[in-house]
Amino acid sequence: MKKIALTGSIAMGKTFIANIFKQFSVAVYDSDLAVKEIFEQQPELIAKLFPECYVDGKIDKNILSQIIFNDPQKRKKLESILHPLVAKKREIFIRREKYKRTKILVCDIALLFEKNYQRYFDQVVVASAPKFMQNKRAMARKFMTQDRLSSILKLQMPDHKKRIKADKVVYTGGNRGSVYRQIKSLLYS
Ligand SMILES: CC(C)(COP(=O)(O)OP(=O)(O)OC[C@H]1O[C@@H](n2cnc3c(N)ncnc32)[C@H](O)[C@@H]1O)[C@@H](O)C(=O)NCCC(=O)NCCS
Ligand SMILES: Nc1ncnc2c1ncn2[C@@H]1O[C@H](COP(=O)(O)OP(=O)(O)OP(=O)(O)O)[C@@H](O)[C@H]1O
Repeated sequence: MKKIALTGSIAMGKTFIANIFKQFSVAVYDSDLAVKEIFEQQPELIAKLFPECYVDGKIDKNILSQIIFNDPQKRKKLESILHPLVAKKREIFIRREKYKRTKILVCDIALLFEKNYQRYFDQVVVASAPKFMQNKRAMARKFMTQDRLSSILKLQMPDHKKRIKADKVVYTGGNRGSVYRQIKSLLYS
């Protein structure tokens, strides 16, 4: 079974690429989605640590972002709880796909290089786009500000370094057709 890791900085198009992989019937694991599932299924886990984020029985991600992107100790605390749970879910996904005799799978992991997870994969694909497009796409998000974006970018390995470490770079600066063709060639050539 070939295991592909998909990574890239904020708003570089990882989810966009993952959705195209799905169109080719490739099994995809999404780490950000795993975090969201943990928030929904075990909100008390986060509420215990960050009670100010627990609003109407739910975790308010905007409040949590304000905290963790401004306080390194709190971010590390949150990561120390979430990352092992996300890794466990990923292992279960990979084991299940292996059992199903899946030939190829993709794991979308935003912090792949930052956490040194690349060694678990056969190929690393990096999503990349020009900086101005990344900025435009990130700024279109709800609650995003230039300050929050620069705090997030400071925590992530710069795009040019990720591209050097990649086995393959998929450029999302073009239209959907361009990304589709890149994925098709990655899968079939
Ligand atoms: C801060 C949270 C609540 C924001 O959730 P929200 O749905 O609004 O945004 P989303 O998850 O899409 O993240 C926005 C961007 O920030 C990046 N980001 C999130 N957490 C981190 C982090 N700890 N370090 C660096 N970048 C991060 C994401 O990769 C993405 O590019 C959420 O990202 C979170 O709980 N982060 C901590 C867990 C984590 O490290 N997740 C990243 C991969 S498992
Ligand atoms: N080639 C493209 N053509 C049109 N829109 C695109 C393209 N690539 C990405 N986008 C859009 O850019 C935005 C950011 O992309 P996406 O959400 O896939 O990034 P991401 O890397 O998963 O972000 P994050 O790091 O925050 O999880 C989305 O609205 C997506 O639809």
